[in-house]
Amino acid sequence: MSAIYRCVLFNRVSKCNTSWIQVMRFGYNVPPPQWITPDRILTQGGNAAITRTTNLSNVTMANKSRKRSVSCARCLSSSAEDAATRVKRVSIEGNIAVGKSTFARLLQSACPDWEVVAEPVSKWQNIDSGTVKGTDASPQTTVSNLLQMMYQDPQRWSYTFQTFSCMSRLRTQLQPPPARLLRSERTPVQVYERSIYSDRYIFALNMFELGCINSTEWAVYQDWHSLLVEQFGHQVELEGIIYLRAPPKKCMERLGRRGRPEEKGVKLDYLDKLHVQHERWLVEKSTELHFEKLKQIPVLQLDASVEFQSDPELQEEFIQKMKNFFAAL
Ligand SMILES: Nc1ncnc2c1ncn2[C@@H]1O[C@H](COP(=O)(O)OP(=O)(O)OP(=O)(O)O)[C@@H](O)[C@H]1O
Ligand SMILES: Nc1nc(=O)c2ncn([C@H]3C[C@H](O)[C@@H](CO)O3)c2[nH]1
Repeated sequence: MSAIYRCVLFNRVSKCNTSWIQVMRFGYNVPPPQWITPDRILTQGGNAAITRTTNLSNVTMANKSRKRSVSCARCLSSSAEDAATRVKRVSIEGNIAVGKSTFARLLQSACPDWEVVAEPVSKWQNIDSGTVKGTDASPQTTVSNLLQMMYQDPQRWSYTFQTFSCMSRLRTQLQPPPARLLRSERTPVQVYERSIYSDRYIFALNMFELGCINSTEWAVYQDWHSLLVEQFGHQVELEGIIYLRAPPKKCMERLGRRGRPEEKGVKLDYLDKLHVQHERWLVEKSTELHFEKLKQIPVLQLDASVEFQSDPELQEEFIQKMKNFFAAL
């Protein structure tokens, strides 16, 4: 089946009335919708997209889209180039409970025109797994907590967990940046809490080494992970990584203090192993990576063992380090 493309004009986002266009491709084996600006349509296979649009019965709509996208593309000045390509993306990496969300909140309040993209933990805790008949014959929705299932029976659920965590991370991070970010005079920055890379090179790898993912599952995981990165990697490409580093004992303390019910059974030994994976990937650089660009990404290490929450001076110091890091990217 040939892919059919449709352009949908979305929101005016920049001063020169650049419109974001969602290109939706319908058919088999085609990637999900992408958000791109009109000039990218015109320069990156956009002609094909527009030509194919005429396959739709609603030719009028297609023509309108075309006229508007062409005129928008013309009005783009070089300074207001494709806003999406101007976005700098960094991920915050680090052990469980090291303080990534806390640090991300600090960044968000210090730099309101940055966007923090949180880890989709609540999605892992609430998977709608269908409807069953209730006792009074009324349908009831059942919800699975995959995070809990993974911690309770890692042998059984780790592979399933890694498929869902990776997919949900990618889906969340592929969301178009908010308009306020694109309107910003300064370079728009998106800060991801973890990435599709830590999914593979920290957690999935660790589960494989622990024997919770068997060699067949590991081969399958790596196969589709590489495909996803090849297909979508450029849309979530990282310019930098911030590594929040703390001794596993400190993370254990914080994990206990936070008291997330699913993590009740987490042992220090597990955090030790995750710490080693982080060190191999981000400090020693001895993890075997499969993506050239990933090998080149600069890493900023921050000492997350310090208690910065009630110390404005320390907070300022952290933020300044972040800003300097960004400026150099
Ligand atoms: N620098 C810090 N000093 C003291 N306590 C901290 C610090 N950073 C985080 N905490 C506390 O540690 C706990 C875990 O922090 P947080 O939820 O930010 O970790 P996280 O790295 O995002 O966790 P996860 O790996 O589960 O996503 C929270 O109770 C938080 O208040
Ligand atoms: N197995 C596994 N794979 C992942 O990719 C992954 N990412 C996060 N987590 C766990 C850590 C926290 O408990 C909780 C929130 O970060 O979820 C993961 N666990």
